[in-house]
Amino acid sequence: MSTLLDSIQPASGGRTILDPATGEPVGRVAEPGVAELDAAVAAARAAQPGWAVLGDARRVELLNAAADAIEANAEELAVILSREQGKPLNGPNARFEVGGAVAWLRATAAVPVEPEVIVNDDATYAEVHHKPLGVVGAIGPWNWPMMISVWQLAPSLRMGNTVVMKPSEFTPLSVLALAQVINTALPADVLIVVPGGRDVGEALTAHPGVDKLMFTGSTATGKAIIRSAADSVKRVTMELGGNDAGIVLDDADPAAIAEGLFWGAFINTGQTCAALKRLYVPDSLYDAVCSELTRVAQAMPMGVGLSEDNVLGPLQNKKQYDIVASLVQAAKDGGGRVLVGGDPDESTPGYFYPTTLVADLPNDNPLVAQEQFGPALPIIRYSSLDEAIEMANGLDVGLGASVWTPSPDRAREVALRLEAGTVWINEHGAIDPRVPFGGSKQSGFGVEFSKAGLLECAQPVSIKGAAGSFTAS
Ligand SMILES: NC(=O)C1=CN([C@@H]2O[C@H](COP(=O)(O)OP(=O)(O)OC[C@H]3O[C@@H](n4cnc5c(N)ncnc54)[C@H](O)[C@@H]3O)[C@@H](O)[C@H]2O)C=CC1
Ligand SMILES: O=C(O)/C=C/C=C(\O)C(=O)O
Repeated sequence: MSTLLDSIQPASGGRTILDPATGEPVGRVAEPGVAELDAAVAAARAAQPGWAVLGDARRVELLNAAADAIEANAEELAVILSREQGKPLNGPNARFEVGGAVAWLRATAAVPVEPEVIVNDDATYAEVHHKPLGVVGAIGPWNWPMMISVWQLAPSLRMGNTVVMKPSEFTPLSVLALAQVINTALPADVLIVVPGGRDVGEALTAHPGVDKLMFTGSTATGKAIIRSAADSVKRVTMELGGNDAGIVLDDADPAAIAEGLFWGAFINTGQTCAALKRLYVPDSLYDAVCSELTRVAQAMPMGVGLSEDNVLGPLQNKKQYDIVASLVQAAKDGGGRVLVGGDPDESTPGYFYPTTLVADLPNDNPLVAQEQFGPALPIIRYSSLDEAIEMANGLDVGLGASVWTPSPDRAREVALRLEAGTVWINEHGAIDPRVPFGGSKQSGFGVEFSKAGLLECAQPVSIKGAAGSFTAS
């Protein structure tokens, strides 16, 4: 039994978390309520001035020390994550996610955030300082629980805030274990995790002791959180759902792009907000792209996460399994041609839904128009590039998108016509801590990563004097 897992479980009682691949127990989680949340916010508020006064250089050292601590416990963390979330250890999955948590902490620590200085021709001078906001409330999802926790806590802490985090009720052990390790490097109460349900989440969003909210999850929940935050004008960063389109241009090489397309869509078994969820292919390449993608999909093993052979896992929970199954059924009912998958084996344990590719769907089929968040990719035919761009832009969400072509000029031209926060070229979902990441339209607002992401966790304070009265020291 994992010692880290032991250390985060209550001495007795609690809710048992089951492995989505096997149905076996992974561990137990305490379920604090609103009273414990209040205590956590009070403790984080009390710790905040001391954390801020340490100064940026010391906070950078401690974030790097937290990254080292994760690295030293990486395999144990990956096993907890794999068993609770379902994602395999191997491939771009559990070990990759733990590695991402380390990389994002280090990258966040490395961003320069000195005060900005503005010197004007009329002898006026100003400085812009970035002060902590106070306590950040972070609410996360179940798909990338460790990575997304770091996306929320690292910029918040770097800018001198303390953090109260409520993980998804589906994956609390992963976040508690990660925080337990990170906290070995941090002062007490700088990062507090309160596992709990929606009631705890709602209380966090309405809490008068919380200054800013960071949320990653569904658009519907994001809207509820924005409404709740409005009462006290809390700052909010919203990373919400998407339904990312990819457009293959007619000069692409289907064999060369097939593996990139596959992982763009099926990373984490499709349970990724910025995964490729609709693929638009020109008539001239349609059959070749369908057959190359089918070839790659058939070669990717799916199964229990702790087996090193597997690179795809189950859906994380029954609700998500049912969503994917009903959308694939709608695709079949709507005349879709299933190229591979689409027929789950209900006799095996676990929420396994096979890797599924569906061709010949109209653009308004539910599998195309709704976020499937699972291993089912619709491939839609187009006859003109204008038509493809219109279909890609036709939804009210716009997180990511991608363009697949060997021509950089054509790629840029199409990318600039797409409505999305990030447009990838010849890859999809390859996030980078140095590049701002955020949604357009109902995929959210605010950005994460890079200096732009750090500044979302700070209050800019401009100091400006009358001409000649305030100058550089
Ligand atoms: N953008 C992304 O990365 C993710 C998107 N999703 C999408 O969301 C759908 C539903 O998944 P869920 O886990 O149910 O996501 P959700 O958005 O309902 O839950 C995410 C988090 O918000 C909390 N929460 C729920 N209602 C709340 C409220 N009113 N106030 C404060 N906190 C609240 C939950 O406890 C959880 O921690 C999926 O089918 C998928 O389409 C799910 C996970 C991640
Ligand atoms: O590709 C990754 O490393 C992780 C991506 C996670 C998301 O885009 C997400 O689901 O928020």
